[in-house]
Amino acid sequence: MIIIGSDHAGFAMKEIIKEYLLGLNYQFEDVGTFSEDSVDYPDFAKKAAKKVQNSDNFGILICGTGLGMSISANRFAGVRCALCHDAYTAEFARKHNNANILAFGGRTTGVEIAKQMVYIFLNASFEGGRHQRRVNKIDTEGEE
Ligand SMILES: O=C(CO)[C@H](O)[C@H](O)[C@H](O)COP(=O)(O)O
Repeated sequence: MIIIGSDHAGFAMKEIIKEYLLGLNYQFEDVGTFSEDSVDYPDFAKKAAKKVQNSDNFGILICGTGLGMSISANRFAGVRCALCHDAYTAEFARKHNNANILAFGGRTTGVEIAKQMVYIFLNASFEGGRHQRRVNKIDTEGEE
């Protein structure tokens, strides 16, 4: 399952990406927001992060720049939220970082680039190996 969320600044892009996902036959859950009325991005990052942590779900979070969403989502244990800007960063967010949430900016990203990032993020696979060791270090940060 894909969990998708945005604030008001990412709302229009979220609706476009939902249509794109439907066209690819992906199932998703929209955790809001549901209009362009001003809201606070941490509220929606939190809703999505809770549904991604400790699950096989992937997330897509969109605010104006993607910054607020990525900062907020990464506060949740087990969430690896990658702020991406192009197909390359989206690909390596999966291959090397095993990211489980893609964040990007609705105000900073063109529609075609956004669709490319979503497609690549959902289809690239974590390579494991030396990257697993590094991801383990991220996920145990603060536990030593
Ligand atoms: O967190 C952000 C900026 O780093 C997001 O882009 C927000 O969407 C943005 O701050 C919202 O700004 P607004 O002026 O309240 O529309």
